[in-house]
Amino acid sequence: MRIFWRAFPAGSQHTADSSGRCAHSPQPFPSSVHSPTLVIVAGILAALVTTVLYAVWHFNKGIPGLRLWTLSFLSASVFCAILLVRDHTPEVLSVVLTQASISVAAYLCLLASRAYMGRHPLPHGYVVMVIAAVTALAVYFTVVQPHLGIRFALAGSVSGVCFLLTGHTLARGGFRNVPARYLFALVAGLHGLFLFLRPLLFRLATPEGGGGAGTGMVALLSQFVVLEATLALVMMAFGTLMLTNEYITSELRHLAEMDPLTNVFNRRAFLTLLDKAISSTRRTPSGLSVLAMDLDHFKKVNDTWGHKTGDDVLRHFVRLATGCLRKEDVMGRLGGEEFAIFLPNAGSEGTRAVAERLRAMVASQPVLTERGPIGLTVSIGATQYLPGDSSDALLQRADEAMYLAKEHGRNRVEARAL
Ligand SMILES: Nc1nc2c(ncn2[C@@H]2O[C@H](COP(=O)(O)OP(=O)(O)OP(=O)(O)O)[C@@H](O)[C@H]2O)c(=O)[nH]1
Repeated sequence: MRIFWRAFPAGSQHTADSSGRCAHSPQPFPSSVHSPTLVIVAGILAALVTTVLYAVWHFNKGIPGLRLWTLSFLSASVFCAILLVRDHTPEVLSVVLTQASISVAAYLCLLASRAYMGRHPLPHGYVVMVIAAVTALAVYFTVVQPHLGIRFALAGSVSGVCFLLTGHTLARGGFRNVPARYLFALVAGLHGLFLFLRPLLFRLATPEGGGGAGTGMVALLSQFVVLEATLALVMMAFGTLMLTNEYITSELRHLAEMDPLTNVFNRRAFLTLLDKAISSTRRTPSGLSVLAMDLDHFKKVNDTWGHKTGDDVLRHFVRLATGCLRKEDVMGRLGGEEFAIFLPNAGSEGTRAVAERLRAMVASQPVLTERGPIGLTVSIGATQYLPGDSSDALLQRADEAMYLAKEHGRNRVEARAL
């Protein structure tokens, strides 16, 4: 039983009887079952990951959760360092430091995952109280009523809950759908589960009378537990770096594809998506329609109310337009006050209906500003994909229909080849 404790939390000076109670023992443990090398490796890895994450965070402070993950790995490095020097540390201090550092590391990991997923932080006061209470209990079962089994269960309790919740937080919801999220969730969840199963495994492997094959099992299990913790650390480090990398990549893609003012696709991204939609409709003919839209007399809005109000009007229009669309419809800003939408599988009647609904909605919902409402109308040209059309030809036909709407008095929908 003392082997079991040797590999783990502070308190290596204790041995235990078969009930899990322990008595003081000054003898050293056999080096074959001690795993300092793995702890050193884990500590070095944690310190290296902390340094790398700190450097990444320093240059990318906007990545949600990265600062907290950096602090979590720092706390894990401290935990490894305390484990390594615990034979030279007063036992109570060692228990307090290991319990607190691993709980804080796991809690920071949970907070980081919540920040990454855009969820509210937790009430820190309560969590600190829980960590303090569990640490006090660990001290109680070390000094007042020594009991290795309970101490061992306590050692993994807070961190076990935190890692399970981390897995749950990262696996939930469709937000930030990157593969690294699921890798991290799986590793954190399995590690959390293992922290709860650990005491049970040791209980099953502990020989009633001590010694024999059971002692060998405990020794093996001890080393496996350190190995598992090291692997979990490495996998979570990979997970954090992958999340960081994927976050930066998706931000860059967003910047390259989206119009910063209105947050719809910019011209280049819209044309790329339209090309893809055309290829797909060529393979499986299903109908593809395009609307070209241009705000009426927008120059007057700018001239009368100023450019900033003009920007608000553009955002207002996009909000109304996107509210009229289905999930598969795609909207882009082609430039200035010109926008376009392509609608897969809308059919000619459906396309006319969407265009008319959009026109009527814009005309009936003025932009509300501090200086009063500003009336707005839009001219819309609608067309449909014809065999052999390129994206340029399709857009040009929609544009021609839109100019026809302007010529016919604006605030109207005109169609060509629809
Ligand atoms: N506020 C703002 N104005 C923009 C932006 N991009 C283009 N514009 C303005 O949009 C106006 C476009 O004016 P015109 O092309 O003359 O068209 P219009 O006044 O809408 O007239 P019609 O299209 O014929 O109805 C110009 O005044 C541009 O400066 C932008 O990002 N923000």
